[in-house]
Amino acid sequence: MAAAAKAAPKLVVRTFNKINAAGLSRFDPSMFQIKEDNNDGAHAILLRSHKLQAGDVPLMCRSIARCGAGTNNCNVPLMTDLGVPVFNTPGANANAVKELALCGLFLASRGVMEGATRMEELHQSGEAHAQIEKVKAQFGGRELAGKTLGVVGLGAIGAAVLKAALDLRMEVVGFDPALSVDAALKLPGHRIRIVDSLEDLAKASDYISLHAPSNEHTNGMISTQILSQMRTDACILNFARGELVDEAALAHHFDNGGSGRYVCDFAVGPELSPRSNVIVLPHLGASTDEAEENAAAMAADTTALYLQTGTIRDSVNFPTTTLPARLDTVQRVCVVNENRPGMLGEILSVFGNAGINIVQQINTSKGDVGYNVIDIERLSTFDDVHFKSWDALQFLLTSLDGVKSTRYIYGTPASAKHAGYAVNFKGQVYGIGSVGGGPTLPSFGELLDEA
Ligand SMILES: NC(=O)c1ccc[n+]([C@@H]2O[C@H](COP(=O)([O-])OP(=O)(O)OC[C@H]3O[C@@H](n4cnc5c(N)ncnc54)[C@H](O)[C@@H]3O)[C@@H](O)[C@H]2O)c1
Ligand SMILES: O=C(O)[C@H](O)COP(=O)(O)O
Repeated sequence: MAAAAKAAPKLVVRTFNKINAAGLSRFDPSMFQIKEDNNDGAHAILLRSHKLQAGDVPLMCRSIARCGAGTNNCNVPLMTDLGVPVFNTPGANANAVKELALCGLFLASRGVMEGATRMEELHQSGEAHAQIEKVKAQFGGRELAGKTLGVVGLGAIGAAVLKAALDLRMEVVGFDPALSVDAALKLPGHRIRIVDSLEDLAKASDYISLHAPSNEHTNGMISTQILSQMRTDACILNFARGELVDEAALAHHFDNGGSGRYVCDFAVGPELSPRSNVIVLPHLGASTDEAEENAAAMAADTTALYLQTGTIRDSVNFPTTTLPARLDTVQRVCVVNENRPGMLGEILSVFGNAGINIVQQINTSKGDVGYNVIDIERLSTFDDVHFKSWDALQFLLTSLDGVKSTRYIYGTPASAKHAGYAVNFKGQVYGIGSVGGGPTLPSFGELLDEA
């Protein structure tokens, strides 16, 4: 009887959080294996809001994709140091968040929550019909038309929110000190006013809607100083991140005459809850079927493309890199290195010294990261003997001072020789080997603990 064919090893994608199944189905099952419950051998991670620890990231992991916009739940600087790109899915959930931010505007301007709660009580006590016309006076509100919305952060979500606000006949002011040219071109510039400071936005607004990322520049941006510039009855909508608001300052503002509402999508601290003018939702912004599928599909496509070809798009820490298709006759070597003078020469000399011909070479960079993709001529007999020499070559490359990680892409995807992985961790080279082979490797967390 003929021996059963050995199954080809696959690229392993570890998921955290429940990732939309239709999105995950973009991974070709003949090449990728999805693991929901353990990190073993993961070459890539897909996650939503899970707070990623170094221990979650196996040494073989070469890609982290956030199915969503905010990457503040991943330690991006650490991943950059380790030579691992972090991807996100720009705009994939923008419509979902826009719709909930609009809902936030209505919740802030009308007594929807309080009125509904009161009606529930009256139904329980059997007084609903008798009391309804009497109680409504307690829950009146104001209209949005003619009021001013201040939008902080004019990216995918901010732009969608401000366009919807214009349709509600609101005035719009915007603030975004880091606005990209692409994003600026998508704004209806003649219908909105862009201001140069958050103070100016605060002074002008009846509602402030936050759509900036959470980082060291934005955390606490709604501060005592900004609150002091706001109109007494101005409302704040926060569908970005809880960290953007200094909660103690906001509580102080409410305790000292601030009569607006705070509608937010994140748990708040004891200073703000419970308060009748604070409405908290359980991080629902991106939780629609459509957004979950969009984000998962985009993350899956970006991850598969990077693992299979080295192409980089939508990375928050690595340079966008468009690559020509790899010819069957070449082996692709991807090197992540410090972005400094001399590195490219040192990398190329490893090939020159080994007598290997370079077919093409592409170099891109972003901040401290240099990314070199080098297509080299394959030997005509590419067998196990040669593979050992490729391992040695990868060892030399990865050992270079300033090289963070290296990866080979060659052969047929999902064949035993699809990719070699190596990482230079604090001067030590780990993880040489092909997909699916080799011993179980530690996680970056374990290495960090040892260091
Ligand atoms: N509630 C949710 O479920 C949910 C869903 C998606 C996104 N978000 C949050 O919303 C944020 C924005 O998402 P997006 O898709 O619009 O991202 P985006 O990258 O398209 O837009 C963010 C915008 O903020 C701007 N910005 C940066 N620093 C700023 C500052 N100091 N002041 C004002 N603007 C600043 C950037 O220039 C950019 O234009 C995400 O980072 C995420 O934290 C929340
Ligand atoms: O940054 C994001 O995209 C949102 O906060 C969505 O997070 P979630 O995917 O965990 O809902």
